[in-house]
Amino acid sequence: MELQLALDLVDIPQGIALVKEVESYIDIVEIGTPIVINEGLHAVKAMKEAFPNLKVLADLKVMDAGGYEVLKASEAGADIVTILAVAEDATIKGAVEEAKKQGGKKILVDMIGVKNLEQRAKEIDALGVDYICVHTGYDLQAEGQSPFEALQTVKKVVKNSKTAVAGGIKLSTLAEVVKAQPDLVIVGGGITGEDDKKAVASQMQQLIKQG
Ligand SMILES: O=C(CO)[C@H](O)[C@H](O)COP(=O)(O)O
Repeated sequence: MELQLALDLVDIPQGIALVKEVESYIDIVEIGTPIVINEGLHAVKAMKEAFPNLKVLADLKVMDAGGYEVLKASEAGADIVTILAVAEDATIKGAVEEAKKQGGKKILVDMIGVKNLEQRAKEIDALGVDYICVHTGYDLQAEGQSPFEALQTVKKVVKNSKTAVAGGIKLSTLAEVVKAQPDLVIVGGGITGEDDKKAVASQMQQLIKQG
């Protein structure tokens, strides 16, 4: 099980400073969608240059032109690129093909907004993607929702891809997440919003290692 730090509400220098604090406790650093919107793929490039030993995920939430957008993110140094599950199968297939061409880049499919989770997870699992991620976005977190039940649903049907979970995970809820045995746990505000980021990330890593 791996830990991914999601950076969303920072600029490039703030993001780099934040990762410096928790570098030894995380496996993947995510350049979140708001950063990509604000700063472009330069943010991915800057993060990879600053931390060549960390995997960098570009949270592009691709909806069309899968191959082209994976190509561009790969050129900027991304190791993993996100595609939306609600995109056409052709978009997801194009992304998977390009990721392979780019020498082992990975595709994470974000299930945000999917209504029939079980059926779409089975379909996406057959498309050769690397990760299937259940995700409760900010707008549904604000309504009190969490991704924990969705994780169990997807875990039951996914046979080939790794599973990932995101959306409001905190130190206090991590044990419940770990019990469901996802391959990747994605945490944003649960680390970036804490005063002692290093201590929280360290405790998270410990829980994940024990799991
Ligand atoms: O992709 C995202 C929002 O669309 C976030 O990066 C993801 O939800 C993790 O952040 P948090 O733990 O703060 O919810």
